[in-house]
Amino acid sequence: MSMSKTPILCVEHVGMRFGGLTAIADLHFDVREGEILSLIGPNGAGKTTAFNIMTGFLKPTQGRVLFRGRDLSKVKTNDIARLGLARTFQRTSVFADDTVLDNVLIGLNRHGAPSLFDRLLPTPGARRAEAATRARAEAIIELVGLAHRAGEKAGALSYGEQRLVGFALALAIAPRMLLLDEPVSGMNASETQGFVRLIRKVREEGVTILLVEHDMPMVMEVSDRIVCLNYGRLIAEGPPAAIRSDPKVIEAYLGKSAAKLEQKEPAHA
Ligand SMILES: Nc1ncnc2c1ncn2[C@@H]1O[C@H](COP(=O)(O)OP(=O)(O)OP(=O)(O)O)[C@@H](O)[C@H]1O
Repeated sequence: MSMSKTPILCVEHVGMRFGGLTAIADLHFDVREGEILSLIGPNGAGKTTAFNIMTGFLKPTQGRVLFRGRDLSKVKTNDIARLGLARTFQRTSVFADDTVLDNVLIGLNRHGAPSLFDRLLPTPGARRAEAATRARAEAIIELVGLAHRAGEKAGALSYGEQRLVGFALALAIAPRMLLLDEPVSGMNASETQGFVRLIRKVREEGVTILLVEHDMPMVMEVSDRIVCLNYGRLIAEGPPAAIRSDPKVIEAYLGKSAAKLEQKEPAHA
């Protein structure tokens, strides 16, 4: 696989304090265009805080995050999606009473919404645009593997399937980069396997992926690179093999989930 060295997102000496507590200190690394990078670390290491800063949701108290050269703390929330940065949520964020198809249509229409005029007086052009939007929604649903569920209310789906709808909503903005918050938590083994294949497919389309995830076998399998945090600091950065055997990483996880980290068998084919 050819991966560019060009950074798409640069975390530049980021620090985050909450009152007297330092949640993140001098965090500095790049995410390269087209890679799958995972952020790991024991509970309380600062992953969620870092994730929220990298999505522009939180403004750091030190340093900055550049996405495609733009300082995220200076970009309005709505414009962040327009720049091509999408995120998913740990808790599902689907519209339970709408069908899977309608959920994705809502997602598509939120960005590049038809004008009021188009909706009141649909011209042939507007009708064609609507058909194209529908075709895109169907393609996204197909991609995430929910074509057979497209007509069902999202609330009737299993938890794992609802998370796929959330993923489809993130894809609807045609992102250049996706940040995934514990994407496989609550998924069963076969759903997790399916999800690994899915994010690889999305990456093949050129989308850069960053995930925060606790499922170590999944992280080790899917990541090109891993950044490990402990007590808000970066303690190791590198490919899975190097991270797995890094003494600092092993020590950080000791007494927490060292067993999980050392689990050797590839859980996902
Ligand atoms: N809004 C906040 N106000 C005060 N302290 C916070 C806030 N958010 C996070 N913290 C603290 O910052 C530290 C890092 O928390 P964070 O949630 O980022 O870690 P994490 O690695 O995501 O943990 P977990 O794996 O348990 O989700 C913790 O000590 C936490 O209590």
